[in-house]
Amino acid sequence: MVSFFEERPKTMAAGQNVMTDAKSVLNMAITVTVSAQKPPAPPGYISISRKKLLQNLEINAGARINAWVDSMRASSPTHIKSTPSLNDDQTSWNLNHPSALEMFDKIIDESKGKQIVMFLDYDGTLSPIVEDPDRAFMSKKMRKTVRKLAKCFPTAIVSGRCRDKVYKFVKLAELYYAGSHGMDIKGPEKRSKSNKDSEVLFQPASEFLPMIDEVYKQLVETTKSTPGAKVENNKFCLSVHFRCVDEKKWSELAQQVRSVLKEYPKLRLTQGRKVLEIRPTIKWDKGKALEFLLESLGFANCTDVFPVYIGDDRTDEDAFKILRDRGQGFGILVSKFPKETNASYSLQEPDEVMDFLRRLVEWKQLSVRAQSRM
Ligand SMILES: O=P(O)(O)OC[C@H]1O[C@H](O[C@H]2O[C@H](CO)[C@@H](O)[C@H](O)[C@H]2O)[C@H](O)[C@@H](O)[C@@H]1O
Repeated sequence: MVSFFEERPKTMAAGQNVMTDAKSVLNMAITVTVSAQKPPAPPGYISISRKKLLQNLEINAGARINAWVDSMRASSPTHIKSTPSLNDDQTSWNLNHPSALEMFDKIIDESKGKQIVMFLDYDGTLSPIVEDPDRAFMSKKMRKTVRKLAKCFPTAIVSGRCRDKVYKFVKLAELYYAGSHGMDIKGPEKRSKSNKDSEVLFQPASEFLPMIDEVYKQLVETTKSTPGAKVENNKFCLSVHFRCVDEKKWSELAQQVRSVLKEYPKLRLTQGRKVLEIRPTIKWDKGKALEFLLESLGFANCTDVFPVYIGDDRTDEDAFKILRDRGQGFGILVSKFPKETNASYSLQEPDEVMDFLRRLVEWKQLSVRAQSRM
């Protein structure tokens, strides 16, 4: 006899085995208890045969894969573009999320008397999205701009990539870096006469390292039959890229990923731009990293801080939401298409991000000069 719960029961009788499905992108957790004896099903529980249960699980797994693939399609810009209702809403979206460049003066007014702190996502924000994740280089002009920005305001890079990799792209030692979706935070390099040193500030998912390595190897092996699939090890999390996978093969890839993940209920799956992101189920994300960094910078309970977070991806929404909830600063979404977002403003692409950052630098330099003349 088998009891089939929608949710994990609060208590479990001795002698029962528990099979827990990994929480998916759609948050459909299924827990099944299998008991040794065959007592009648308690009131409120559905009693079904083991065969029926396995069939149900297969149907659920199938439904879940379909849901993953629908979500993979929905997150692809070409599909967003061709959604008529979203096209119709472009104008109202622009009204609700105006261009940060057009609203520059208003933004500066709002920040008056407050310390601006800058948080920048990397891929799609500082560098254009390209097919090969290893070639997502940042332009020299952008690097120069970010270097100047960091001289004016405390600046952090918050990325889904592992910290070392994003540092290799950005190459600026004076910044804070939060890699692996904020699970690996390090401060700027301090230069002494004899050496360069910087402190790792926080790594909340260290215990997951062996598991992540194990899953990385399994994913590489399992997905190698899908042309174009690429698994990236981001130290505390993993990315399975499907940008170069034929859309007809997305379902196959989703099944391969699921077949690995179902053995690891402590890992969860989220989605980015043509990428499935696998990370620990700990309550830590880019939003928490932003709060941690503000605290480390001494702005824990300050009302005179003005954090600005610029990002293009779903994972940046956690940071946008924190800023909205705190009622401090704001988020800027980098997107050409209307998207549901907690950001207040928008910019269309990395070039516009660079223009916005340059204007911030110019404004700061002018105000410093003006103050020194007083
Ligand atoms: O938080 P981010 O800095 O935006 O990192 C998120 C993921 O970005 C990278 O993937 C994305 O950019 C690639 C290069 O342009 C592109 O090929 C891919 O389709 C995008 O999803 C990075 O490779 C991932 O590891 C990050 O998690």
